[in-house]
Amino acid sequence: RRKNKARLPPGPTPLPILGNILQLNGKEVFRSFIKFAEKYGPVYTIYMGTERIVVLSGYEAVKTALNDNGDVFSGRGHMPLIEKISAGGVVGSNGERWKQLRRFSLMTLRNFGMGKKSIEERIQEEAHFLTEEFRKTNGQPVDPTYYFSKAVSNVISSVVFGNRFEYEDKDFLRLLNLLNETFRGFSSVWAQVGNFMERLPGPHKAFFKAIDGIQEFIAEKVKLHQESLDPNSPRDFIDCFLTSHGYIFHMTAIVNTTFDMFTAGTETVSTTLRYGLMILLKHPDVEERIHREIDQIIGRNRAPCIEDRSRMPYTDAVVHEIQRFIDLIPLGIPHKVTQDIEIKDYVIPKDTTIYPLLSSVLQDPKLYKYPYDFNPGHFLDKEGKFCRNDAFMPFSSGKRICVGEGLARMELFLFLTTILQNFTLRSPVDTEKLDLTPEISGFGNCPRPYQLCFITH
Ligand code: HEM
Repeated sequence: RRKNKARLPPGPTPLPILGNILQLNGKEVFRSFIKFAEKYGPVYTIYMGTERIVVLSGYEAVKTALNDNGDVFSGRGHMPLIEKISAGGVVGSNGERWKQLRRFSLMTLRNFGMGKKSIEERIQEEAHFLTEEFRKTNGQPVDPTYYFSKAVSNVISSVVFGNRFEYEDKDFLRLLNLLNETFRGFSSVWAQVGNFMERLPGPHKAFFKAIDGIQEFIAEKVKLHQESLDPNSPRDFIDCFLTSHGYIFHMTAIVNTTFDMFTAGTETVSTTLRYGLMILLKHPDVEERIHREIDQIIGRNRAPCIEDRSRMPYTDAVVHEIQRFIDLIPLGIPHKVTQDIEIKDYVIPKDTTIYPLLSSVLQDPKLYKYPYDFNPGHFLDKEGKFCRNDAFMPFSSGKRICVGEGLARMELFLFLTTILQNFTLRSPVDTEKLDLTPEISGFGNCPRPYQLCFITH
């Protein structure tokens, strides 16, 4: 043991019980992590309380771990909030349970809609409803937050519950409030120092209540599905779960995996869209070029479809650059190593929690020319063709890569192009005043509140 300890990656000296927590800037935790990397190198050790964590910083370190040693780094690390909310679901599970739930979730998302309505059609339908809502605003300034949450969570609702909700539905609005509360709770610094939090008073109490509320909502839906289930004709994700066999597919797993899809799939995409439009307000030249590409490739007479993406390199590059620039989940979700492993002359002992700092990959100066600027050119070659970048990891990488990546990318492209096919964006305030730095930056980066006008063209 002593020999292994001697070969742990270096790091700041921890205090007893508190570890290095006092050295973290509560407002922007990932910046503190990046500072540590400047001092201790791309692989270093810190202590959150008494828990040892190995942090991976920069493309090279994250790729070596998550891609080149994928199996060993595929464990889900200790994160008190995840344990509270996804004990038996896909995000928080390990070992055989995780493998089965992940395979199930990917397959159901991929196959869903075969013979029925495809996921693409569901998104197109929702994008249509969304533009109708925006049209009703008559060019007056609105905060887009709830418009996007409603539309995006309706896509997931339609997959997991089999139906979308009307935008005024009271149950739906309650669910959305709870989801928003959850993401904000996740984004606060409480999420990082959560080891002690359940026992302390503080803002996280509302957060735990919100989680219980969502779980009750889903449990109720599962009950209704059970009562009307036809095993020969599954209608949605929940039905597929109910008709799956094996010890893994029990009630808690259904509720928690459905919960995972909802929480992981709603605020992520809707926050990206909300942040994305704010960026476009600040960069009208970029919006103008997307309008031109839409006019050229799609026109005004039909809905955008996913096939258009490969013929619209500029728009595709903008969507990528929005995701890179906003850096939605800067710290990634904790992993753990499933066995002792040697990396860069260090030994990381089995079960150590790993933080793959996605932020440090998305802003790696070795792979992006202007890491801190918004510049769609990061994903375009000299001829204006789309070019991929291996350091594009907003969905993480390796065996735990986001289950909803395909769905999320489809949604971002279809919602954005449908909105810009119908409207020009205007800011009611001087765009100099729009501040693109996040309002909250912890687990997630949340944009500052803003308003915009949707002008019909
Ligand atoms: C812009 C949108 C999204 C972003 C940026 C995003 C990002 C991420 C990230 C960084 C992870 C952690 C991967 C890791 O452990 O290393 C993750 C996991 C996950 N995401 Fe997403 N996500 C998005 C949308 C979605 C959607 C739409 C769904 C639902 C269908 C979803 C479902 C999941 C699930 C189930 C996991 C856990 C995977 C596992 O533990 O094996 N995500 N996502």
